[in-house]
Amino acid sequence: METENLSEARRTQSRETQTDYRPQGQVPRLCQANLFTLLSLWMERFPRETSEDHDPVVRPCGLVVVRGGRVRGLHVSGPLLHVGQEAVLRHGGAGLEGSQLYFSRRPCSACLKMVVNAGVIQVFFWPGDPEVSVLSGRGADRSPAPGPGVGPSPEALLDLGAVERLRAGGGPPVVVALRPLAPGLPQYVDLKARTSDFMERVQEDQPEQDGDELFRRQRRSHLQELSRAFLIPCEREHRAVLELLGLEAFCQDPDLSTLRSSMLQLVELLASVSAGLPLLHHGFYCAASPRDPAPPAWLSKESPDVAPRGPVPPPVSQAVARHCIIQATLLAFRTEDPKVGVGAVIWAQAELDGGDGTGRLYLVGCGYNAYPVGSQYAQYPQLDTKHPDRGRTKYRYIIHAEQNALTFRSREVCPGQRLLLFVTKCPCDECVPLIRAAGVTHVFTSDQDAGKDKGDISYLLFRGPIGPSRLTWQKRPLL
Ligand SMILES: O=c1ccn([C@H]2C[C@H](O)[C@@H](COP(=O)(O)OP(=O)(O)OP(=O)(O)O)O2)c(=O)[nH]1
Repeated sequence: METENLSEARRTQSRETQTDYRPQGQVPRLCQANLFTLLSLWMERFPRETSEDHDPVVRPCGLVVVRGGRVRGLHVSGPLLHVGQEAVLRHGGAGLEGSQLYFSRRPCSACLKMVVNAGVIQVFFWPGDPEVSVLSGRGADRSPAPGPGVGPSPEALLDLGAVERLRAGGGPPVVVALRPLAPGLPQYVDLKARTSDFMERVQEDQPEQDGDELFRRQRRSHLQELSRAFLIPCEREHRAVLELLGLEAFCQDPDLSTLRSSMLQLVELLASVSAGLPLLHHGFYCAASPRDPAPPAWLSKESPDVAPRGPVPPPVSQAVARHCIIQATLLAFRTEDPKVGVGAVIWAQAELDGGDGTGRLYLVGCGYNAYPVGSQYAQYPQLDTKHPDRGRTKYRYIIHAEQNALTFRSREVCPGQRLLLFVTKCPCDECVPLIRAAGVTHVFTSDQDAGKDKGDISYLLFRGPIGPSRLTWQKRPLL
């Protein structure tokens, strides 16, 4: 019965994703809680660059630190540290005080005691298998109900008890944050991922390839992989896990079905976004792209501080670059621009590996395009270049994704460190000087609009001598 429900949900979803969905009016947005939850799940999937021995009972875990509604940290557990320990180490008590944490699993006691002690005000978690797994102790048949010999390991039971005591001890609420998605959002995300500049480039370079079919195949395989990590296929088994986590309120229908369908929807959304960047023959490369427009005449004289042209080794692997641009893509779904979402994430590269799952990288800031902080809905013009009255267009009011990422950065960068910007749309002429002055050394982006001058917004400078190395999404160059 359960499997039938799930397969029916999937069939319905894949039918929906095949329709010619077109958004009407204002585009649907991700709410904050779902964005942070998605980022935490995605952080758990941060590519592992080294093979590590890991304890089969302790599962990798992603974490998003939020303060004042802004992302202050993106973390994942690593070979040395659990993710909560990592956050306390990086932000310190003062940095975590008053913040909200979004974990991709219910944190173990080692994490929880440290973050509670640091003064966080809320801990949100994904209601699947917790960080100290209650499922990995089961036999190969993954028997549904806990029973002699097939229940959680003694380690997991001890941890469950300790977490319950910490939860009951008067600290911050430790709760589930999922919200139903805005109507039309799954279809909108699917459409955006399938028709993104990244997918367009793949189709342009491989015209023999059926783009829709490639997208569907990719989506299916990402969905399988993500479902294995984050969902519990058997309803009975999920109920048993929720009971063990003290989430009895979710154990009866309709709450259980609602919870399970919200979880499935978010995982599907992640699968769609992920399918929009197939690494198969593409990646982020410095090599000049055939679509590169010639720089404007007044920029064509090379200045002495121009970064070297031509192929230079990228500072991170393609898998990591793809991971970070997907973070930016998720942020873009919270845009306040009625038409186009842009997301930006800035990571710095330290000299030494910090012992967590992101290795030498640490988050500096992230953002999406939106009206100035504190503005009311429709307070400012929302029209685009197609409107003849320039006084009624949005361009003088919207803060760009890169501008928000730089304004609300959570860390300063040590001089000499690499600063990597991942942005879903080619930076415009208003942002390029800012990016350069902020010391960004590498920009990973798409070619969307590169070389265009649309009047109130133009994209001419990015291809000129801006300083940072430009890595755009293109076919792997032949070496
Ligand atoms: O570096 C950039 C460039 C643009 N934007 C945002 C600002 C604005 O919200 C939107 C502008 O998008 P676009 O250039 O596509 O203009 P449009 O008028 O919305 O669309 P069209 O391409 O139809 O002219 O993108 C950024 O966040 N960062």
